[in-house]
Amino acid sequence: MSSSLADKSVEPSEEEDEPLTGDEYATYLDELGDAWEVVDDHHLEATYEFDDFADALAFTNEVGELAEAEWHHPDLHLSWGEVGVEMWSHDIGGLHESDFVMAARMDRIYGGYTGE
Ligand SMILES: C[C@H](O)[C@H](O)[C@H]1CNC2=NC(N)=NC(=O)C2=N1
Repeated sequence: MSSSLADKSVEPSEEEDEPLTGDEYATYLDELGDAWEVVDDHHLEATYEFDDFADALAFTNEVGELAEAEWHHPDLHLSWGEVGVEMWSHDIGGLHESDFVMAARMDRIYGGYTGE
């Protein structure tokens, strides 16, 4: 998990952008933590584990603040001890570099809960 992807700016997709293909997103995916997978060549999916609900909620709130700041939003599913994340670019119906940057930023936030 390199820090370089998380240091990139979140440049939103443009309507005319084509979703990334498997060959195009492979190197981005390699830079993400093991929790991430691409589903149906359409979206990134991860489940982050926590000790309790309070930490899962705090992580959810931090990711929410990131999403609002970058104006690029994941789907979040908050449960006791877990947060499920789905990330894709709705306006192009698939994956864009910005989704992988957001995922890398989420990995960096998660590191604050695991001490990594
Ligand atoms: C209306 C609003 O600007 C759009 O929905 C923005 C906001 N957040 C977004 N988030 C994501 N993941 N994809 C988008 O296309 C997107 N577009």
